[in-house]
Amino acid sequence: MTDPLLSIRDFSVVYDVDPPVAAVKNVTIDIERGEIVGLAGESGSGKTTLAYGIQRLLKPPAVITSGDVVFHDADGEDIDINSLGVEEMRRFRWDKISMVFQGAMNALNPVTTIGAQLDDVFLIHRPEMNRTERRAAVVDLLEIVKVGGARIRSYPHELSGGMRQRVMIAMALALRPQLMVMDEPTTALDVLVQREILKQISQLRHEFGFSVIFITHDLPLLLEISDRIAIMREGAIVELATSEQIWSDPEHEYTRSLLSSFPRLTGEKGVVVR
Ligand SMILES: Nc1ncnc2c1ncn2[C@@H]1O[C@H](COP(=O)(O)OP(=O)(O)OP(=O)(O)O)[C@@H](O)[C@H]1O
Repeated sequence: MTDPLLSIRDFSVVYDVDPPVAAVKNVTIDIERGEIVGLAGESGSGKTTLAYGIQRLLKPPAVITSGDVVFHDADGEDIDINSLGVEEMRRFRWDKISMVFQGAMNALNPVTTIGAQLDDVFLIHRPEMNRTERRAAVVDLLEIVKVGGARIRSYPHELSGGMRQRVMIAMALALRPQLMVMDEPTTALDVLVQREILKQISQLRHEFGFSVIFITHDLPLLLEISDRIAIMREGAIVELATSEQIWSDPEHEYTRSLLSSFPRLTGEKGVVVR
């Protein structure tokens, strides 16, 4: 049985430059509630444009030339993302969808404690919470992402890269979104730290039930963490299947060549337990 959170239909984006670039071409995909969908494909295949486009985060010269994006809210309402105004969209993005960017850990303010930065999220978006409630929520978040509540007064430079990235994940989790879009969230980290963070993202989505769109060049890593993988080429999804299928029985010639470009994939699968 399917229970889609996000239905993307015939979605296309063109960069209106000379000559125009058709960056995303007629993409149709449902993101199920609670699943991790990986977007794979070589540089320039349209992964980022698709992930940003469905949240209407693209700026000119990008033009959405076709498509519908419908968000099936947990409260039962269907929201047509294209019909939202700028202000509605901003609120929607914080409440329902959150993003973890590549190198996000460097986006923390160096002169403010991580506790204060997390507190700000609640201060701005949950004005009904008092100081005590906010503090409890911040400690809770730091525990959830395994940074630990005791770090509430730490400054970003006092934390490792992996810890800072966990703080960014805590920030993305703060308002309990239903969808998290992660764009190369662990690329800058060493492999062991990456693994731990991925394992945790996978566990958290079971615990909180959010869906994840995960973008990376790293196909082996995507195979470990994703339930399904969409292989993109020149703006189109050429294959969409479970990780197991992509790994053991890829259908498309391009998927096969992508897999063969990762020597790591000749060994055993990794350790992330989905
Ligand atoms: N601002 C822009 N103006 C013109 N063309 C653009 C712009 N941004 C992206 N493109 C083009 O759109 C296509 C898709 O790019 P996109 O960044 O979405 O791919 P990607 O798969 O995310 O690549 P990467 O993995 O390198 O981020 C590419 O051909 C790129 O050159």
